[in-house]
Amino acid sequence: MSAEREPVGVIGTGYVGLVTAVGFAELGSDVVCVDIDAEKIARLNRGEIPIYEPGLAELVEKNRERLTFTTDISVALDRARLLFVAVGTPPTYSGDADLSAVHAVVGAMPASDRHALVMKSTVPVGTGEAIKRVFAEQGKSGFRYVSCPEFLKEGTAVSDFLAPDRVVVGDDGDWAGDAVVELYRPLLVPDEGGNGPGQLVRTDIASAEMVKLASNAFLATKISFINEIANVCEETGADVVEVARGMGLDERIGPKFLNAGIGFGGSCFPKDVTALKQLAGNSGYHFQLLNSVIEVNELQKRRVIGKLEKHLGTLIGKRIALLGLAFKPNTDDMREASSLVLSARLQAAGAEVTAFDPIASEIAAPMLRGVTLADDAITAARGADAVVLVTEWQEFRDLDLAELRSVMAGDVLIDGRNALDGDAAASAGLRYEGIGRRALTAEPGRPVSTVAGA
Ligand SMILES: NC(=O)C1=CN([C@@H]2O[C@H](COP(=O)(O)OP(=O)(O)OC[C@H]3O[C@@H](n4cnc5c(N)ncnc54)[C@H](O)[C@@H]3O)[C@@H](O)[C@H]2O)C=CC1
Ligand SMILES: O=C(O)[C@H]1O[C@H](OP(=O)(O)OP(=O)(O)OC[C@H]2O[C@@H](n3ccc(=O)[nH]c3=O)[C@H](O)[C@@H]2O)[C@H](O)[C@@H](O)[C@@H]1O
Repeated sequence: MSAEREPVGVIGTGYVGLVTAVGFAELGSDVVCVDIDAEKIARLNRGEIPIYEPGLAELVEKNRERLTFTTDISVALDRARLLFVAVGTPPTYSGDADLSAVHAVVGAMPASDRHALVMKSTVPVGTGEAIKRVFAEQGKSGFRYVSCPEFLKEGTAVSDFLAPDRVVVGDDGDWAGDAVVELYRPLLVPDEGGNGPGQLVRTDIASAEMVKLASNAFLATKISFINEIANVCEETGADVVEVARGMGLDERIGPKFLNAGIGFGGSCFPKDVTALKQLAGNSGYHFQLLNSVIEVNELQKRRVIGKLEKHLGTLIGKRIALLGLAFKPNTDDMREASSLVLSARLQAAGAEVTAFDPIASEIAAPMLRGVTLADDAITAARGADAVVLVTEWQEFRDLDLAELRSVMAGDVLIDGRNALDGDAAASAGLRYEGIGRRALTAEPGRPVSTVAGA
């Protein structure tokens, strides 16, 4: 299989770059991975994987022979026609995407009729057309351009890549778009000639760019929506978990991304929602809805403070333990994690903060000034007046709640992800409060499940 597969170049070996490279290697392509970070390339050449992502290290090891890691772009240009771009596009102070890394890659391309840039990085709509204009101005109009946005999620990145819901290819209908479709062929639905589950969406470049931004903005909107419903549930006695279950059974709504919590984080939702809002604004359209999505998310991260004050009174001198720091489980990514806002707000309110994360503690440490990091959940909770579940790692779901209660000074447990069993917590003597759910507390003589209010 490997002999017939198109070789691939991948520029940028972060999350998306590494997973893309390993995914194509798994499908049988030889892949040249290029990064300007020499230290990262040296680590990859030593067999070290610079990010925590389940399944990735095993797949890199398995496909070692097909993967080349280098800082030299000419190796990729020599061996591959298709150069997948997976460099970062972080937000700028204006909210626009910072395209400097993309521009650096474009500038490094030679005049060629044999190559194509395939954009995996998330970029504003219009970027592809702008790059094509740059190529034309530089006498490189033979260089082809394809938009091929990536939809993987951190924590399940490898399986998302290898079993995509859809593959979006935006191009000018030339050889490059055809070649990208052929690379993905094994992942496409059978009537597209392959075996995988993915639908192919082949379209123009601007529409492909917009599919990516609109998808992230829609998912973020769904989360902010359910978070607002949760907040109303708290005022009215409804339980948002039951509400989400009831809503999600409607096929038009669907059950996913209806988990209320303490706000969305990560490297993409906050950045891409803001970038789309900014893109709309730059084009003269005021995207009202996205302003609310962003604002609701900011407020949601802070609502935990109010819950803690309701139970503890002033937070001055109180000890609060945070379980989980990463923006979601199964990743060590701290970008825009709710824990960063929460720990800063708690300290500003006078609380002492301890924290534990199974994987992200080391990366988080420099970002969490004043926070005491513990080696495990129970040590973090020792002597705490309240514990807040911030990231729903499986090991926190499996915690012995009686043991947790026994080491705490107080009895308040705020479940920021609705991941724990409230009845079990109350039975263990904890005052349990989730997001958008009735608070539970074990009072003598009353069955826990019928107790409301705290
Ligand atoms: N992280 C995620 O889950 C997803 C990210 N995306 C998008 O993919 C893009 C990449 O995201 P991540 O992988 O998270 O970024 P990252 O920040 O983890 O990695 C980017 C890599 O590009 C390298 N780089 C920067 N400039 C370069 C250059 N001129 N030449 C070669 N390498 C260069 C950096 O050294 C770094 O290793 C972003 O646009 C992001 O929005 C899309 C879907 C999922
Ligand atoms: O463009 C990107 O980078 C990626 O962004 C998200 O993926 P990711 O950020 O890895 O993680 P998600 O699982 O989407 O979670 C994002 C945030 O939303 C929160 N979330 C998610 C789902 C939910 O129901 N409730 C909720 O609060 C999570 O806790 C997390 O903080 C998208 O899901 C991917 O499709 C997309 O490719």
